[in-house]
Amino acid sequence: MIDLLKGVNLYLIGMMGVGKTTVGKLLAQEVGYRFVDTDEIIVKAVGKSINEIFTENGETDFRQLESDVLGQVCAYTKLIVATGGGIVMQQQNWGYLRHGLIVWLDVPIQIILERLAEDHTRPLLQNSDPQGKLSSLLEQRQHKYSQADLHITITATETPEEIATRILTTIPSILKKS
Ligand SMILES: Nc1ncnc2c1ncn2[C@@H]1O[C@H](COP(=O)(O)OP(=O)(O)OP(=O)(O)O)[C@@H](O)[C@H]1O
Ligand SMILES: O=C(O)C1=C[C@@H](O)[C@@H](O)[C@H](O)C1
Ligand SMILES: [Mg+2]
Repeated sequence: MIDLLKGVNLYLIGMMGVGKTTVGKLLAQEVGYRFVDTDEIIVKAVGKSINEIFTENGETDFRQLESDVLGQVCAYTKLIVATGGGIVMQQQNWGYLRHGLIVWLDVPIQIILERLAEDHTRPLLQNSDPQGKLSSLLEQRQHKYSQADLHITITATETPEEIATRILTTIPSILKKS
């Protein structure tokens, strides 16, 4: 696999809670790449949590930081990159993502809600109607996510390990197409 990829980065995109960070770490181990997470880089660089950045700096600032980080990350090779769920909304970011292979992790909203029910680290879901918020975000983003090179539809029972394996077994077919 590592020979086939020739150092090309993998970018994981998809809604919050689909498992980009979790699956990304496993992929990095399997492929022998480094793992980076744009959310984690921003948190370290700013010295605040994502919630604090949204509350104190605002989402617009966060989106600018996200683009800056992605622009820097894509200069490197041999990376598995977990991105933030909203990274697809800025056209400029697609120029960076297209440096590598883009994998969309697609999980039904009901499963995301169950996974994140006790998790308060996603600022966009800290309101009285997280289901409505997720639905409207997905509606705005779906056509962007669908521009990924690879679409992985995930079921309720599929483990992160199984998802990582499925991604790695599917990659050769998309590399042949390009
Ligand atoms: N396949 C899976 N099965 C069950 N739980 C999972 C699976 N993948 C991820 N999770 C759990 O779902 C939660 C969210 O996963 P994760 O943080 O990897 O999502 P993310 O896509 O990186 O979200 P964000 O965009 O907010 O960073 C975590 O608690 C993780 O352990
Ligand atoms: O879907 C989103 O807009 C977000 C997802 C997370 O990865 C973080 O980037 C942040 O919570 C915003
Ligand atoms: Mg993440």
